[in-house]
Amino acid sequence: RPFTLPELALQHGRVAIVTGGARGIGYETARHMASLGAQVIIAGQNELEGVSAVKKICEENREAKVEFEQLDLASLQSVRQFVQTFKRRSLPLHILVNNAAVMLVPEGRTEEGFERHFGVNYLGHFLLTLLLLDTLKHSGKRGSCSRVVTLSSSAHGAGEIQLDNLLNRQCYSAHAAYCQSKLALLLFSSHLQQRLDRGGFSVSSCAVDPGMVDTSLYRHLFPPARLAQTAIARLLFRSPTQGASTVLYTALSPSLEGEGGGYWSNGRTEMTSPNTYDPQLQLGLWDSSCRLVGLQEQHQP
Ligand SMILES: NC(=O)c1ccc[n+]([C@@H]2O[C@H](COP(=O)([O-])OP(=O)(O)OC[C@H]3O[C@@H](n4cnc5c(N)ncnc54)[C@H](O)[C@@H]3O)[C@@H](O)[C@H]2O)c1
Repeated sequence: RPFTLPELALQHGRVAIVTGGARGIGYETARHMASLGAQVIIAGQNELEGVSAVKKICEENREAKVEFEQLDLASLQSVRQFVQTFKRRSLPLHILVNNAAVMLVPEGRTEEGFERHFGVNYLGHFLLTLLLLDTLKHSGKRGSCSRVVTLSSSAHGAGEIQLDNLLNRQCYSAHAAYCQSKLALLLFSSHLQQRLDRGGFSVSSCAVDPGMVDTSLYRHLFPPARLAQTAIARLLFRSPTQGASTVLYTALSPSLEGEGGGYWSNGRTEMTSPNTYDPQLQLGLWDSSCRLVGLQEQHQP
């Protein structure tokens, strides 16, 4: 039975960024946050889709404070540009939802030459979060932490990360690449929380599995599987609104104050695959990621 989101308090004065908030789970997350009065920035690579999402939300709620800002996670340059534009506005940042993703896309590279799942789903969000971390730290307070919510998936369980072979370019498997990116996000989310704890910062980080949700994420399935998925999804998958409920809960619920580090699914914490708890793997991935995106020490908590 899908988790039912409890009624949440109004969010006036709070600022949220939702990557990939123009459709699917991200859209429902952005829409709900805006309905509670938060100022929401939908960050995405598709301007047409983003502007139309903003229009739809504003038609539904004239008071909504929602806008679109260009962010292509397949380009680290675009991530840096997005952060620069955001910081020029001197806004606080209370909630960052690392939601955007691609799944099962044909073999391809991001602007800097990374495999697309790894680059878009993981490395882009890694850089985005670390560049926004100082703003998140300044915006959080004791008893009201800023929150980073990162969308992972049960697919992380089939993921593998070999630190000495992170950018493996042989034998491309779209499935393995997606699972690897979702595992990387989980390792990142958990290690980030440990660093935030050590530094005593008022920011928390958790990961969410939204469950099987009927969205266009599945559009790259090969045609027969796509046909079957479409039929099954209507019966068994969650709606995007249901998919967004745990994301909203972890981002906004006061009952989770100070409870960072978990992996949330259907409104409660769950265990993850054994390798996600490996401190060496977490640290190794963190250090390698810093090198890959060219981050210096000062950006690390
Ligand atoms: N749908 C599911 O069954 C399911 C299951 C587990 C986890 N998830 C996770 O939930 C999250 C949301 O997925 P969804 O189902 O809503 O998918 P979706 O395809 O509907 O939405 C994905 C969003 O990511 C954006 N995006 C893609 N490439 C981008 C890029 N280069 N730069 C910026 N934005 C980009 C898209 O524009 C879109 O807005 C993803 O992280 C996904 O892995 C979904």
